[in-house]
Amino acid sequence: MLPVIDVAPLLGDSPTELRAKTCAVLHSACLEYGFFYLNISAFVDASEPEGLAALAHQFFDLPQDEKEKIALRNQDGARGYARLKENVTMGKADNHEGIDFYRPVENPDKTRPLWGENQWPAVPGFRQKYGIWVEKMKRLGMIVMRGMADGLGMTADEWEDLRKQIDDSFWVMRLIFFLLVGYPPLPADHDGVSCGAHRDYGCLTFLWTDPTRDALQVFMSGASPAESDTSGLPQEQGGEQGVWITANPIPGCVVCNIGEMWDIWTNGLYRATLHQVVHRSNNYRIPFFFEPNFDAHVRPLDAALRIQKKPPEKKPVIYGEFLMAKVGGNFDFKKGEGGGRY
Ligand SMILES: O=C(O)CCC(=O)C(=O)O
Ligand SMILES: [Fe+2]
Repeated sequence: MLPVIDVAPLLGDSPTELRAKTCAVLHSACLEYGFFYLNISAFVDASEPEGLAALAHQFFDLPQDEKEKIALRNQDGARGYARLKENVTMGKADNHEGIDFYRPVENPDKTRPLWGENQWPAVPGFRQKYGIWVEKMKRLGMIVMRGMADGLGMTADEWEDLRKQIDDSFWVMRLIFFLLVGYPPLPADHDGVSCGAHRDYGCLTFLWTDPTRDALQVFMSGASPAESDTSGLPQEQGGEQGVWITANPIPGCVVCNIGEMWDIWTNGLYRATLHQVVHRSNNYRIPFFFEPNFDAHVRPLDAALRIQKKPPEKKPVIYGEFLMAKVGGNFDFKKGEGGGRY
């Protein structure tokens, strides 16, 4: 079971003992799992994301030609609506629909990768409510990043330098609707995996889902089956030993995981963890990706090097260049690992 961390002590500015404890727990969760539950009850009311799912339901319920009005192809291929089975993973059509939104850009140009405009459903209240969610998730991103900085023992100046790399996040919000019609129950092998094993690219992912269980699986490398709830899941990823554990939704919590930028910042101390999603039943999922600024120069942090007592090994990247290399050349960007999936 992944750790559950309450965000409440991080919300105030004062350096209390409880805050320090929370930062230490964040640090060990990132060292050990790269994944944790974040209880955000003190930050947002549970009715808010439930309202988002209801709006999503209104949109996905519309006739297909209505939904196609905001199709990916109208824009830069990344922003907008992907219809059912538009994507293919491991030779099987994905059984989900979705809408992707990215940070708006200055001088949008839909012929440039990722540089188009967001396309909002015409469902009343949709844009406003999701807009509020984006703002809240951006604030949450800064709050958690600040806590992680403290957990790493960063100085005020070091935090300031990191803050400047993330204060204009090139965020992404994805809305996923899995529809399970006429699918057989999932056999205990890889069949049915709807979003193949991958690591997230950026900084922090905050995943809200409806209460549907047994969808998200997280790979614990090195874990022996006795240590984990394996629920009959496949036990190998590539040649690496480990187990897939299931991260079921917990009321009041989002699932939070770190992306590959943290791998670079911490010089490999924190590792972005493999995860995948499996079809089980109809399901709304809203991952929010809190990412570095597009022009952020991401390089190993002194605080991490102090802990490791070793020189920097990870190659610095400009976040936007890294992102373009991953998704820019491939607008069918949800094809599993190596396929340019976000
Ligand atoms: O829906 C989920 O559980 C996670 C989706 C995901 O991993 C992703 O979009 O990167
Ligand atoms: Fe992911």
